[in-house]
Amino acid sequence: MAHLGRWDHDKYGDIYVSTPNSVTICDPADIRAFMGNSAVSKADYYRILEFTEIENTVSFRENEIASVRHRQVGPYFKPTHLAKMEDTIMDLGIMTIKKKWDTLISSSPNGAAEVNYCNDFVISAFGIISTLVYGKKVKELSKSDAATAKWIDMTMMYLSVRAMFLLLPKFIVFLLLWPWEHYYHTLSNYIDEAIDTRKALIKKLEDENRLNDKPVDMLQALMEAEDPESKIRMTREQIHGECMLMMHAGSDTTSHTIAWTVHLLMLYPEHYKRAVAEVRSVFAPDHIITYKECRAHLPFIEACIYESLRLVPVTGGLLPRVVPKGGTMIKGHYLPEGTIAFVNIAVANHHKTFWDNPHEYDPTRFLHNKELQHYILTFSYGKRTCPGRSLAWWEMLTVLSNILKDYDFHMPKDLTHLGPHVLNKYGFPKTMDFKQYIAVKPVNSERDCRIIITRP
Ligand code: HEM
Repeated sequence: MAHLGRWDHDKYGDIYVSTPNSVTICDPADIRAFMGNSAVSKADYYRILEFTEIENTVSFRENEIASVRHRQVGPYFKPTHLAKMEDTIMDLGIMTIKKKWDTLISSSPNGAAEVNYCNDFVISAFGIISTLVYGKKVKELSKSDAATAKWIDMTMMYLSVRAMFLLLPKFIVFLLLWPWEHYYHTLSNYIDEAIDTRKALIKKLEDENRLNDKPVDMLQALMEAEDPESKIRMTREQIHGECMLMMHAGSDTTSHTIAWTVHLLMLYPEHYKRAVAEVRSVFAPDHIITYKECRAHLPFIEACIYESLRLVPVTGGLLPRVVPKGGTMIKGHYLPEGTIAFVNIAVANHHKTFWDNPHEYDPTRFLHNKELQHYILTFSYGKRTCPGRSLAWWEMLTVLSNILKDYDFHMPKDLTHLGPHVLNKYGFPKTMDFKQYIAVKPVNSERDCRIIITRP
């Protein structure tokens, strides 16, 4: 959520009062103990993620109700179900990127092309999730790749700005948001249409006794999702809300993690070389590496992603939770029931009691100790952990491993303010500046996320 005060830890320590009724907690051990308590609930701040004023998976404050939704949608996020959507994930993910990059290289006189990898990852991740959610490609919403990237950015911006001003009177919020309003409404209307079209299709298949031909995607999953315990299904409004949520929760988070990984590999050439050597030693050029193959053969590339999830957690704001009945003790301080505890993921992922050289990008730490993977808090922890993490991993691994295999990357010569020799205050390569709108993303992606690609 908010990233204000993210680094106050340096000044105030592992637990500090943020406002009269709230504290921020930063020690990973405290966070795991606190979030692991199933009575801890989400704070009212999450209302801002209710797109149509209807609660959804992320905004439920009560864990009991959230559990029903997790049981309804959970099975559809399992790798076994995702495997049925593999064609869409691969076509709109790595294949879309490869097609674009190969065309650019083959039409270039010197076999080199400059691309903006951040935009390309955003478009492909959005392409995947929107196709899974709408049941059809969404690219037609804008005329060019740059326009699609802008359109996605604008809808995210709408939500973040709306979030900041939600407590103001409605007409003021409307005035503040009108520049972004139509981006958001295009998306919302598109979802309404998609639900109607899908309902009509299912009716037709039913009439023709061909229900086996029904599509396998997120929209279908949400329409069919049923809690095995209560047998409750979602209403149309709830399905709409979940579709909006999936688009936002599952798009920028995944694409920006891949972008941060490429950026970090450019800043740490020794890790870049090792990742490239690993993938090229196992797979032939232009073989499309599947998710299963990535998991079986590419431990270093996997470690590179874990390390960027740790070092630059895309969701690294403060997650607001409510202290349950009876209160709780943290670091010898008693927090009474109802206190808001902001969970500081970014600081926990850098905490020196747990991570050696926390400010260094060092994927090898996960090769030496696999257990460490479970201590990264970027997908959250406890009952309300991210249900979309397997889908995210599917996209991140297949995109990253295939591009590292099939293209050589070179930083553009004019990108002199970033590079292995431009150091931050900790003595490690300085990363590009970032801002946080839902995900942590570059402030100046048009300038900083350019890269020259060639074929090896
Ligand atoms: C690298 C990619 C991703 C990261 C780092 C990430 C991270 C997170 C985090 C930290 C939360 C907890 C938020 C909070 O409590 O305030 C969360 C929740 C959630 N995420 Fe993800 N996520 C990613 C990808 C996805 C994808 C691909 C989807 C689905 C398409 C998804 C769907 C959700 C949903 C529905 C929740 C709400 C769970 C609940 O509150 O019970 N996420 N995610």
